[in-house]
Amino acid sequence: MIKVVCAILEQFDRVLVTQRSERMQEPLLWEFPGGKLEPGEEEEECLAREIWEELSLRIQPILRLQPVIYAFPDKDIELIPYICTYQSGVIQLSEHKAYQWAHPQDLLSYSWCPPDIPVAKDYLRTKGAAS
Ligand SMILES: Nc1nc2c([nH]c(=O)n2[C@H]2C[C@H](O)[C@@H](COP(=O)(O)OP(=O)(O)OP(=O)(O)O)O2)c(=O)[nH]1
Repeated sequence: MIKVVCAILEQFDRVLVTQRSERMQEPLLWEFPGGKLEPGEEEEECLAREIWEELSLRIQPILRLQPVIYAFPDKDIELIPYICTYQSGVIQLSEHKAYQWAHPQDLLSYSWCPPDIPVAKDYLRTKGAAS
């Protein structure tokens, strides 16, 4: 099982979503940015590293949501989401094709990597319960 940690980065009532590039696995699908946990790495540490490497942003993980296990044809992944807040930096894409700051009400209309769909739904449920 490959553990992948992803950031639901909130700023000004919007959420950052990123589009995978043609060269990546799952090309052109939308995801919450993040990446694979390295041996010995804490989840929050991995997330901060990946978001820095991929987007040049400093973020703070705040709340771990329910992980999602998904079987791709060639691999099983556990996608571990964290709601995060922005700390500093200006987005510079180093791997992705595009990004958008999505309104929560538009989240379900993206062409997501399949494991992200339950993540987006759980996030919306969590926010609904909080407001
Ligand atoms: N980062 C990320 N990956 C996701 C999400 N949903 C999803 O199915 N995936 C899949 C895509 C990839 O097959 C895998 C993560 O690989 P990755 O390529 O983004 O991670 P990485 O940068 O650490 O990998 P690598 O290029 O160093 O091998 O998980 C998501 O929301 N965020």
